Parts: sequence; structure tokens; C-alpha cells
Amino acid sequence: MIEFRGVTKTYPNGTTALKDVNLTIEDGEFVFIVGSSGAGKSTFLKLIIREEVANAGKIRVNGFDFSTMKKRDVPYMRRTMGIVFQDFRLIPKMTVFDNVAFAMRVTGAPPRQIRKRVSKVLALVGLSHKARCMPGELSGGEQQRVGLARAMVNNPKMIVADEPTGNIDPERSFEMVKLLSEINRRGTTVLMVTHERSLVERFDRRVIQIDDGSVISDTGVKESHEDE
Ligand SMILES: Nc1ncnc2c1ncn2[C@@H]1O[C@H](COP(=O)(O)OP(=O)(O)OP(=O)(O)O)[C@@H](O)[C@H]1O
Repeated sequence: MIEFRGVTKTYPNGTTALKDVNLTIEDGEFVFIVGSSGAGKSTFLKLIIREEVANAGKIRVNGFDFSTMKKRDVPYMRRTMGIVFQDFRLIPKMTVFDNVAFAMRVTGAPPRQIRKRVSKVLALVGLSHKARCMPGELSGGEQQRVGLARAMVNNPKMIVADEPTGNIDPERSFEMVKLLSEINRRGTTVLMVTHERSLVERFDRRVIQIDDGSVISDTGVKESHEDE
């Protein structure tokens, strides 16, 4: 569960990216975050994953209260979530398989379990045949799916996905949402930032719209699993 109460984020250069944001996202929800470029969407995600720290307000994520959480607890908090970054952040010198396996190795999982689980998530994102490729040999959409496989591999409570800006192929985004819907159906909370209104309109999900640092609309808590 995510709770924001009166959250404000001002960057060191004086830009206020979020102003007094209040919202709750329950476990198991699927939420789209929309808004124009520079509205504050990535900042919202960065506060959730604690890549940035709020200047004011209270944030609680998956049982962790950020105002009292110790620095050493941050890695435990992060293990409750899988993150798909806007710029993918794959390791260029590792194969697709190893990029995904790496996220499991750092948790100390046994090699046999790693092989099994990595194969499973690569199959789920449709990339079994690319397991031995290097990230540079993949298309943008394929790299994004490796990022999703890596985010899922430790079976997190929640997946947070920041869609790449710029030239996104609408079909690629659609495929990504279908995959995330499938993951959500299995019980994982999903938050996805998207720049495509048309995409959001194709799926009947909760939509939070951010404009100039404020939540200007929120379709509210909806039953998941109600579309498709
Ligand atoms: N590290 C930073 N330092 C200073 N200002 C920043 C920083 N990151 C973001 N901003 C500013 O904060 C505001 C919100 O940015 P943010 O990246 O959250 O927007 P966004 O909605 O994700 O945009 P986009 O759709 O283009 O990715 C913008 O005015 C941006 O210029």
C-alpha cells in the first residue's frame, strides 16, 4: 500500500515538482499515472522508491514509514518492489539472462532456483530466445521487457514502471500494459507512468493525472480484474 499525505518535493535548484500530494493506493490495484512532460510523474515514482526524499509530508510504502525508516532499511523496503526504469538501466556487458539473474543473485538465492526463475520470467515477457543476447543487440521494446523481467524476478509485492519518453511505439506500450495486467491479475500492485492517453483509454483502470505538481484528477479506487 502507498500513502502520501501532504507530500511536497522541491529540488535543490528551487523547482517544486510536487505540491501537497495526498493519495492512497491499495494493495492489488493497477494505476496509471498520466500528465504532460515535466508534470511531476517521475518525481512521484522516485519518492515511492526513495530515490528522492520529500521536503514535507508523510509517505508510507508497503508497511515502511519513510519518516522513521532508517537508511539501512531502504534495501529491505526496495525488495518489496520491482522497478522498471525509464532508461532501462541494463548492464551492457551482461547477457539478458545475467541482467535478470543478477537481481536474484544479490539476494543470495541458490543457483538452481535462479536458473529456474529467470527462465520462467524471460518466458513470461517473451524473451526466452534472447537470453544469451547482450542488451545492445535488442530493440528498445525488448530492452524494456528485460527491465520488466528483472523487476519481477524476486516476486515483489508491487511493480513500478516509468515508461520511456520520446518515440514510444504505441503497440509496444500496449504489449507492456498487457503484460503488467497479467502480473496484476496474479496479485501484484502495478503503477505505470505513461505518456499516452489513448493507451489509458483502452484499459479500464484507475488513472491519476498530475499537472504542474498537483493531482488534478483521480478516477479513484477500482476493482482490479474488471477489464479485458
Ligand atoms: N533532479 C532534478 N533537479 C531539478 N529539477 C528537476 C529534477 N528532476 C526533475 N526536475 C524538475 O521537476 C519537474 C517535474 O519533473 P518530472 O521528471 O517529475 O516530470 P515528468 O512528469 O516525469 O516528466 P516527463 O514526462 O518529461 O518524464 C520538472 O519541472 C523538472 O524539470
